[in-house]
Amino acid sequence: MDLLPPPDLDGPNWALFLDIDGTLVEHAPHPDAVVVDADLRILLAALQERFDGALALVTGRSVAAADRLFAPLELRAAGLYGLEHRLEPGGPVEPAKEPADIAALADEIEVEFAGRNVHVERKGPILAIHTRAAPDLLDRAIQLVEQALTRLPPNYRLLPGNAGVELMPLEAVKGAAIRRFMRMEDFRGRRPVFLGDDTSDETGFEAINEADGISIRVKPNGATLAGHALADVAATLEWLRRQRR
Ligand SMILES: O=P(O)(O)OC[C@H]1O[C@H](O[C@H]2O[C@H](CO)[C@@H](O)[C@H](O)[C@H]2O)[C@H](O)[C@@H](O)[C@@H]1O
Ligand SMILES: [Mg+2]
Repeated sequence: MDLLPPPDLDGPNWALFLDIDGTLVEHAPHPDAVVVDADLRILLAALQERFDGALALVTGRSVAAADRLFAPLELRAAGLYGLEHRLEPGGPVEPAKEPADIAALADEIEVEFAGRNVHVERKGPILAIHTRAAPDLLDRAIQLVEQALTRLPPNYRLLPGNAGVELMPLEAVKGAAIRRFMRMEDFRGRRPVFLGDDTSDETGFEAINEADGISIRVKPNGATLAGHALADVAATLEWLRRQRR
């Protein structure tokens, strides 16, 4: 079934949750190659004001990595799929616990892919293997991560993502992060809206649907729990600009 675009958000009583990569910014061959322009920073600052502060990034990146993208903004954020949080704009970041030492696994995987355009991103308790610049190596990356999983505590899982694969603790779940924000004073009583583009965003859509909110999948390419869709990053930014009023 083709999903319709989301309606415009009338009135102030909304809480906005935003994924970053593939939603607010186009994908790039390397995580550090993503470009954020001044217009996007201005848009996010305006949306934060428009929704009385009830806005948060909900991302697989660390909060520090999100901050680097959007500096000088320090938005409310759930980083590492909800393992770390900044609950107040400009406030301190609650760090993630590190349930396992994955440095040795990261070293081994890096050696295997040395010189082959695969990026191993170390994110504390999460390890991401990016094969966007070497798509033919995705299967091998998944194989290595499956093997690595057998050497980790049982609370680790594998998440196939957008041109890569990640190894992460089970409690790294975007839906839980959204529910946590929705219990905070600035968010409580509002209708939540979440925009995301990837499998890891599906638990976010679930949380939004439970709360009678608006769930929006960007660039849908298969089954999704989202109730609405936007074609791509450009359509997403255009829709967000309209909500600034
Ligand atoms: O939850 P998100 O905000 O969408 O973050 C998901 C992951 O995004 C980044 O990786 C992805 O984007 C990169 C830049 O476009 C791309 O090179 C890579 O192939 C994508 O997987 C980020 O590096 C990860 O840490 C996030 O988990
Ligand atoms: Mg994304």
